[in-house]
Amino acid sequence: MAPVPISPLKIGHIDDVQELRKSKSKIPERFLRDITERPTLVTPESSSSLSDIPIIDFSKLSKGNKDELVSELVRLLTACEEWGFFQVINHGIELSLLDKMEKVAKEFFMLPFAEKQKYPMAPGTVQGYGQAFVFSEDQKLDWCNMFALGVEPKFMRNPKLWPTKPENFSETVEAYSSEVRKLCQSLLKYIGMTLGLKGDVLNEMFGVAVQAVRMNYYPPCSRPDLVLGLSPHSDGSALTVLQERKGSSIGLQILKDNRWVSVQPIPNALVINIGDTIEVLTNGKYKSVEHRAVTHKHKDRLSIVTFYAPSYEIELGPMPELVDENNTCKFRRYNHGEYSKHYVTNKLQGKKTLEFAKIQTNNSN
Ligand SMILES: COC(=O)C(/C=C/C1=C(C)CCCC1(C)C)=C/O[C@H]1C=C(C)C(=O)O1
Ligand SMILES: O=C(O)CCC(=O)C(=O)O
Ligand SMILES: [Fe+2]
Repeated sequence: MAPVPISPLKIGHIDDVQELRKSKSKIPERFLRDITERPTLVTPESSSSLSDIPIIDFSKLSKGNKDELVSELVRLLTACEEWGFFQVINHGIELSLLDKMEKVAKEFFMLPFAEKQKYPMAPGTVQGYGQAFVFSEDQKLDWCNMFALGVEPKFMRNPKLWPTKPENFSETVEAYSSEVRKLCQSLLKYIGMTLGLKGDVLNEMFGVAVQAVRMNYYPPCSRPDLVLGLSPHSDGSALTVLQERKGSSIGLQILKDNRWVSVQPIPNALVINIGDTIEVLTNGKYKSVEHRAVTHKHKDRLSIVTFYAPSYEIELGPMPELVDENNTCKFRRYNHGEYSKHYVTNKLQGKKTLEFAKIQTNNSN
């Protein structure tokens, strides 16, 4: 067997949260958040903190008549400009495929710990089973087990990390990712239309897009008021597509007007969010919105998240069409591969990662 490379990172022991839950032991200190970071939870009394993010009917974009297309594009523009998050209904992906994806993801997390450990996420990397974005011993941990895989282009795949169990896992991820890829390409085309861009500029600019899938499993937690399921962050992708397993607890929260509000997923819909790349390309017209996940005392939660981003070779910056004297250039040009490296080598910390590309001005926000 090849020697395991020794990581220079000192990240300490990372407990597996499903195993912690099984052993009914006290929540380790590393999961307990400082008072300023603790979540606000949705209770029946505080349902006003539930947010109705915009709903986009994809069939009106793809198959609607001219009036339907125009009115849905206006809704899409508002969703991107004011929310950075929306839910897509009638997305055209077979519901049986979504169910299959949920099934294999849940079955993977339910495997014995020893089986899942055959696909370890090495410290400082983001693929495999474990906890990503941990870089030091004193960093707080998330109440989440992750399993992440690079999917496209094929060079992103590490075959040793694609599990043999459950049966059909790999072919399901393949089929699912191919459908989600088409949806992302269509959404990018319509987003381009909301920006008044001629032709399919965004897809053409992206080259062979990078695509990764991450399954996040949040077991119930005895003290959901003291831990976070996933630390606040914006996604480094262009678009992110999130599917939630039916019957999951509410968990996704977005930062809207400086308040954390919970997203109530619609069954069979997909939640889409704008990532850092679109914020840069649109010179901040469409912003990547900070989000996090919270846990539940009695219910578990599973989310399946696809990150869709430009090829690593692509140089990008604000599109000239979106820069003028009233909207001066907010980001420098950079290589997406470099941004990706920067993103995965820093802890999740709100929108801090995007500072990589920001042109600092006295009044920049
Ligand atoms: C919270 O965001 C992420 O975890 C994330 C990670 C994506 C990746 C994998 C799970 C495995 C393969 C590498 C890759 C970095 C794509 C977000 O993805 C974004 C961030 C950047 C940058 C990007 O290109 O996609
Ligand atoms: O599980 C969720 O709701 C959030 C997941 C997420 O934001 C991510 O994986 O980047
Ligand atoms: Fe995210």
